[in-house]
Amino acid sequence: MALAPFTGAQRLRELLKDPKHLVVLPGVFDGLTARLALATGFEGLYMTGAGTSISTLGWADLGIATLSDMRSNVEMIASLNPSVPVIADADTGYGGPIMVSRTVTQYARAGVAALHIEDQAQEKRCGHLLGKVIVDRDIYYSRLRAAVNARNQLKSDMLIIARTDARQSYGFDEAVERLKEAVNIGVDVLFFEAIASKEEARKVCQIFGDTPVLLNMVPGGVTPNMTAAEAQEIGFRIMILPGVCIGPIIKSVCQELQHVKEHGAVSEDNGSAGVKEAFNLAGLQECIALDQHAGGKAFDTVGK
Ligand SMILES: C[C@](O)(C(=O)O)[C@H](CC(=O)O)C(=O)O
Repeated sequence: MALAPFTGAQRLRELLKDPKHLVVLPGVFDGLTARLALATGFEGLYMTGAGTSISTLGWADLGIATLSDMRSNVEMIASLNPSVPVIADADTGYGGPIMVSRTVTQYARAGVAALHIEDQAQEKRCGHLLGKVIVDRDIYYSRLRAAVNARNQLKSDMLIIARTDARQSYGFDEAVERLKEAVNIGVDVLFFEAIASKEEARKVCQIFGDTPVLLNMVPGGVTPNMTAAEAQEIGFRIMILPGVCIGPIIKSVCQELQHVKEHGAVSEDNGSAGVKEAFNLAGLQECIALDQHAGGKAFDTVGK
């Protein structure tokens, strides 16, 4: 008898059961980057809000992306392989407790395995930029309570991740206090944004012991670079790399566009074996098989 497939949330819960295991998640923001990360065989994906804002709206991560922008992007990404967990950025939750509750409900229905909610003001920005405005503890806790209540009411397996950005304005101890209360409220994972040193990283993991702590590795950000092996040794349980796709894409596409502008043709080393390669990455063979299995003839001439 075939086993029922795991949902992404169940799979993430399984992965987190092993206290020695670090779940490494590349940041993706569209169908192409999600397909590339899935083809590489990562255990899960991270849908970056910064990447979503830039790629779907063309604007920086400044609180411009709405709940519907984020939900529709993550719904598409999570649908590509529903048993691969997707952790998604849910920014501030997009409003007070009522909106947070809607966010959690919509993300759960979209197939998200876990989401994170932070304590920045609605006019938020990347956690590694200066000048962040942080809401009072009570407002933050009401967001988290609304998130946990909504998830419980849905009887969903989705995990709630509490992110605090308080380190920059109020210091290490305030950020720790906020995460301690988050644990009391019932969140599943902790996200201490913009950890400033490896010593701080070690302290956070020691303080929270059994509750999994997530590490956010932003290229050029406030947190010193750590490899997966180092992060695991320090005690992190999840590591997200939001910039892993967007950086190389910007660099290589810029170079190629410049080449075309100068030479009037794509470079010899364009990196593409043709359009078929891209279509195969995005499920061409699966679609042909599905069509033929149903007796369809639409793809007889497409070839393998
Ligand atoms: C994790 C993050 O929220 C994201 O949107 O991916 C960002 C990352 C970034 O801006 O590069 C953040 O750390 O605030």
